Amino acid sequence: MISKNAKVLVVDDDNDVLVAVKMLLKPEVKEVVTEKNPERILSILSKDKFDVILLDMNYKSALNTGNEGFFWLKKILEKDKEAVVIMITAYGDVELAVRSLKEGATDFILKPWRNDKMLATIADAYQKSQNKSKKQVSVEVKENHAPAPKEGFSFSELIGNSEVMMDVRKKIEKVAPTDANVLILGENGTGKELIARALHKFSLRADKPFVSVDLGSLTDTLFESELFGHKKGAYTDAKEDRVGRIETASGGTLFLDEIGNIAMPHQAKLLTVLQNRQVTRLGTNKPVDIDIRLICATNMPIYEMATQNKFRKDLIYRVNTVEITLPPLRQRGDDIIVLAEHFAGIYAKKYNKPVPQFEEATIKKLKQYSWHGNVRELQHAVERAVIMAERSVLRPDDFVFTHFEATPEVVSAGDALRLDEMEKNTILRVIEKHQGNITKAARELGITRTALYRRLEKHDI
Ligand SMILES: Nc1ncnc2c1ncn2[C@@H]1O[C@H](COP(=O)(O)OP(=O)(O)OP(=O)(O)O)[C@@H](O)[C@H]1O
Repeated sequence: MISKNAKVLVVDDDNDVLVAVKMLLKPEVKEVVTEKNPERILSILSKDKFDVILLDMNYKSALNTGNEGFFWLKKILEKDKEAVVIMITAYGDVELAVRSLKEGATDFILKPWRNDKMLATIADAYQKSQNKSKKQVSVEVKENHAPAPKEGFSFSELIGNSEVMMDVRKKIEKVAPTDANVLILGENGTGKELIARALHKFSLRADKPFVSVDLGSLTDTLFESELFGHKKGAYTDAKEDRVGRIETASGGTLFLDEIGNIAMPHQAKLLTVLQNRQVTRLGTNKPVDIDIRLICATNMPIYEMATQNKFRKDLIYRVNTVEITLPPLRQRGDDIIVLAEHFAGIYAKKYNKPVPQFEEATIKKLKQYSWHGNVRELQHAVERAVIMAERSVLRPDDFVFTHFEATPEVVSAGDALRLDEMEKNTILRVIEKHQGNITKAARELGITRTALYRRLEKHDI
C-alpha cells in the first residue's frame, strides 16, 4: 500500500513508460502527473509539491552525455534538498543509478520492472518523504501507510545479527541484481570473499562463472599472463596458449582480492582493461571484448594510499561504485558468540561429537579477545576447541589464543606498565591515522567515543 494521499511525478521521455506507470499508480495514489520533457521539471516543481518523483536516467532528445538523469537529479535536489527521487534506469545504466544514490536519490528501479517491486519501492519512498516532512514541520499526522512487505532475503551462510551485518545484507540485496562494481573493505578474515560470493549468487549472473583472483599472491611476472592470458611463445615459460582469468570470467563475476597490493604499472594496465572492456592476451594484438561484473576487495587503506600516490585514484573510482565495509569482528558485539555457536555446530558434526555448549566464562573470554584474524581466526579457534575439548561444555581453557591476550587479571605489575604503554601508542597511532577524527578512531579501536575520551584523559593525551 502506498497511500491515497500520495502525489507522484513521473518524468520519462518514453510515452509507453508514462502510460504504464500511470495505469499502475492511479488506483493506488491521490495524483500521478506525467511529464515527457525533463526541461519542464523545475517549472512543474515550482507550482506543485510531490511526495515522490520518478525520474528516468536517459533522455533521447537531450544532449547525449549518458547521464542526463544525474543532471536533473542535481537540479531537483538544488531546488528542494528534501525531494524524494527514484531513478528509473535500464539494466545497462545501473552504475549511474547507483552513483545517483550517492548523490542523493532515494532509490532506483530497473527497467523492465516488476509491478509489485515498483509499488513496494514507491511505498518505501513515500514513507521516507513523510518522515522527512515530519521532521521539517512538527505537526503530527497519523496515517496508515505501512511499507509494503519486501521479498525476503535469505543467505544462510552469512551469520550475524549485529546492526552492521543487517546493513550489509540489505546492501547485498539491493546491489546484487545490478551490474554495479563493488569494492569491499575490511581486515583479513572479515568475510570479504563470502560477501563477494553472495553478491554473485544473488545476481543475474549467478549461473555464470565466479572467478576469484588473489592479486596479492601474483608475482610481477605472473600478473599479466594470469589476468590477461598469453599466446604460446609470448615469453620463455609460455609453453601453450592460455586464457586469462578476466576472459574466463566473461559473462560472470570477476573477484579481484587484495587489489591494494598491486604495483602501480599493473594498476595502469588493469585500469585500461576495465575502461576499454577489452583484454589483449600477451603475444597477440587482438583485443577481446569482455563482459564482467567486477568485485574488488582489500584490507589496505587504499584511500590513504591514493593521497600518497601509492594507489591510482582513477582506479579507485572505477571499482568503487558501491562500497561495502566490513568492520572487524571485535566491533560486532554478540556476533562473536552467534558465529562461535554456528562453527561449533559445523565442527561437532564434522568430527562426530555432540554439539558443545559454551560456559559463561568462555563467552566472556571470546567477547574480550581482540580477534585480529577476525572470523577466520574464530572459526579455527572453535574447530580446535571442538577437537580438543574433553567434555561437551567448552571452557575458557579450551581456547588458546595465538595473539597477544589482554586479560588484566593475569598480568604482573611490569606487564601492566607495558600494556598501558601499548594502549597509549595504539591510541596515538589510530588518532593520527584518522587525522584527529575521534569518531573514526573510536570506531577502529572498537570502543565508544566516551571510552576513548576517558582513555585520552588517563594517558594525558
Ligand atoms: N558472517 C560470516 N558468517 C559465516 N562465516 C563467515 C562470515 N564471515 C566470514 N566467514 C568465514 O570466515 C572465513 C574467512 O572469510 P573470507 O575468506 O570471506 O574473509 P576475507 O575477508 O576475504 O579474508 P582475506 O582478507 O584474508 O582474504 C571463511 O571461512 C568464511 O566462510
